[in-house]
Amino acid sequence: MTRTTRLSSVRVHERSVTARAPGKVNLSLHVGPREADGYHPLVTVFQAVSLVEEVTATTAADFSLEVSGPGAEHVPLDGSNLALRAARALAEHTGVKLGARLAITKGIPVAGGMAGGSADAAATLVALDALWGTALTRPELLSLAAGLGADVPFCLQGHTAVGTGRGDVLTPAMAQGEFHWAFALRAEGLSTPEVFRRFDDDARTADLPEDADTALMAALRAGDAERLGAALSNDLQPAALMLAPDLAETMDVARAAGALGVVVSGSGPTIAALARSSAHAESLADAFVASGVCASSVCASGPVPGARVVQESLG
Ligand SMILES: C[C@@](CO)(OP(=O)(O)O)[C@H](O)COP(=O)(O)OP(=O)(O)OC[C@H]1O[C@@H](n2ccc(N)nc2=O)[C@H](O)[C@@H]1O
Ligand SMILES: Nc1ncnc2c1ncn2[C@@H]1O[C@H](COP(=O)(O)OP(=O)(O)O)[C@@H](O)[C@H]1O
Repeated sequence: MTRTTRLSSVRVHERSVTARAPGKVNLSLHVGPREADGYHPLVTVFQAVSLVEEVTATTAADFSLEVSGPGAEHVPLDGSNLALRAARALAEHTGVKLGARLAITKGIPVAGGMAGGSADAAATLVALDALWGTALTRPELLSLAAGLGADVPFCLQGHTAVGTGRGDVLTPAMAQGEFHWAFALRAEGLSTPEVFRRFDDDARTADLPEDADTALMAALRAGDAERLGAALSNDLQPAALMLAPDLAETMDVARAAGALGVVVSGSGPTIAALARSSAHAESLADAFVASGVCASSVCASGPVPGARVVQESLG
């Protein structure tokens, strides 16, 4: 889409770049004790799934933002928005003196433990890197991403990866095949810091493992959904269930409908149910809605690639 706008007497050719970035589910999430900086060390296995955010960046003198799609009304439009923070971080890092109009179309549940805001930041970084022609290296982009939030590097990278540190130090994981998921979405989100606080209140001091679970990694390598289902785990799940006790019933619905594994996604409250096939994922999604335990449900598959440009209209 190329539009020409008249600004005073100067004709300015608008150029746009659209990028997409995926949401994630944590296949396993081990959380260590809170550190002095307030963060918790993690050993997690991320899988990127086919629920995506789309960000279109258009040339402009200043920064502005619009958001559409499900849950858009819950997304802040001020400087705290992760897409705007990403844009400003890239401008500062590169010395670019340009702005951009950002339009986000949400496809990932807001405050759902699936990294929707982080995907917006990742998509914004790659869209503006292309629009402004700054051509950052992958390590530079990953380092900027890590400064924006723990989940942002994974949304850039996609596929399946082990995350350590704050979850921002990534090692690609070998995985075969396609996994099918049904997600139960809750009307009200959960705050990630609040879930970590509840985890602290309740934490039994188990040591953080050095590596990701052997059984889970073997299931991924084999493309074995049944074994993967049995290996799903999340240390934040008890805290999320304390803050949102209705989630226990949602998880029971998925188990009764034959899910291979059921887990709270990240800090919740989205419930991720692993299915045997895409048709089974549809029937799990139907079971969630029919039982009335959640606001809505959606199916997705993974792994999928990380943030990438999908359309360029360079006037
Ligand atoms: C829990 C996880 C699991 O992947 O995902 P979500 O459920 O949010 O999607 C992540 O660790 C969330 O990542 P993200 O949401 O990017 O976190 P940030 O913006 O960096 O931090 C938000 C807050 O979460 C807590 N936090 C986050 C990461 C971490 N390793 N330890 C923490 O204690 C801190 O209280 C921090 O202030
Ligand atoms: N672009 C964005 N999209 C969604 N939420 C955002 C965005 N920027 C900042 N936020 C804030 O981040 C919080 C967490 O949102 P989100 O990233 O969707 O969920 P989660 O951290 O649970 O994966 C939201 O409640 C909102 O206040």
